[in-house]
Amino acid sequence: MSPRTITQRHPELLAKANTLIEALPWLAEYAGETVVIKYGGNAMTDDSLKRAFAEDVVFLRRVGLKPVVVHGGGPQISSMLDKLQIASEFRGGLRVTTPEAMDVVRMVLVGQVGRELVNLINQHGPFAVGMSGEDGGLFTARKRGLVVDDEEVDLGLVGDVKSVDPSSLNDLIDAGRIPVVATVAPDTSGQVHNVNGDTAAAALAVALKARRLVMLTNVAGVYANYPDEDSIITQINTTEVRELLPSLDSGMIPKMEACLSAVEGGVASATVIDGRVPHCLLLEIFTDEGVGTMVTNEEFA
Ligand SMILES: Nc1ncnc2c1ncn2[C@@H]1O[C@H](COP(=O)(O)OP(=O)(O)O)[C@@H](O)[C@H]1O
Ligand SMILES: CC(=O)N[C@@H](CCC(=O)OP(=O)(O)O)C(=O)O
Repeated sequence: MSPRTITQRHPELLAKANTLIEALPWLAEYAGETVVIKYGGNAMTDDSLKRAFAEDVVFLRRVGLKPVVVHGGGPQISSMLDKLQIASEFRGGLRVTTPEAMDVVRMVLVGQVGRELVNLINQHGPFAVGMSGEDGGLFTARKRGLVVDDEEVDLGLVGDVKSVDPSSLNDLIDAGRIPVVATVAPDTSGQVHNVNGDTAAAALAVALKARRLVMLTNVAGVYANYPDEDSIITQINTTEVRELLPSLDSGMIPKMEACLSAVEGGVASATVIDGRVPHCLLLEIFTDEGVGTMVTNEEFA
């Protein structure tokens, strides 16, 4: 049988080859580049999705990119707070964090969510090393303020990233590891703060001069008029994001603010993608269409 006949009888073989070939220019484009991936707690609902995420991250590393994972865990923190009967509320998409809640945030992010991701990635080789903003002086936090309706809201131990010292994380990358970062961080006095995952991922992407920031969440992207499905935005520039911000609510506020600060800080693009789609990370990085909403500095025609 001639080779041509084989692909005629099995067209799926050709389709597979075409998928691999579609990745070729992207493999060249991103070789050696750092990509910061924010894995939101809302995208971690299903075990098979989590395994697919781990495979995608290892795939990136195997083909020569430098992936850095920053994870959230909002729903997981809320569920533990509920079990412990500790009340918590969100303001402007951020959790008001008492000292009692802070202990739970640290325990769940570092001890539970981070551990699980490290374990899943390391089923493919000894790549992942977990760290938090406390390790190696990675993040220094400062108390975050919030103004709602002209009134100052006290968010408690919620932090912003004051500075990033990426040296310990760069050591890991240079050794071929995949850092998996939990976003709790001390202020200059050592008091640990709860830093929103999106905020921390953006600050890290800027400090690492990452080529891309990709955020996995539980929606198809950003909607101009949420939840009207027809209003999904595929590309948006920073000016348009500023105009959109006042109309957003809940977790999309810190997410879009983070995309804005990443792109304005020099990251070429920040993309929000649907973490409910298996292998969404590979589809976003290595296919022509991509998935989700991409924020860039450029004007789109
Ligand atoms: N305009 C919008 N477009 C998309 N999602 C929005 C919008 N406004 C609010 N949201 C909400 O933002 C949520 C995503 O943020 P968040 O819950 O913090 O996710 P994650 O855990 O992935 O960080 C969505 O589930 C959706 O309910
Ligand atoms: C200050 C603040 O809100 N911190 C977040 C940290 C976790 C997080 O960001 O998780 P997601 O990415 O899953 O939303 C929280 O306590 O829920």
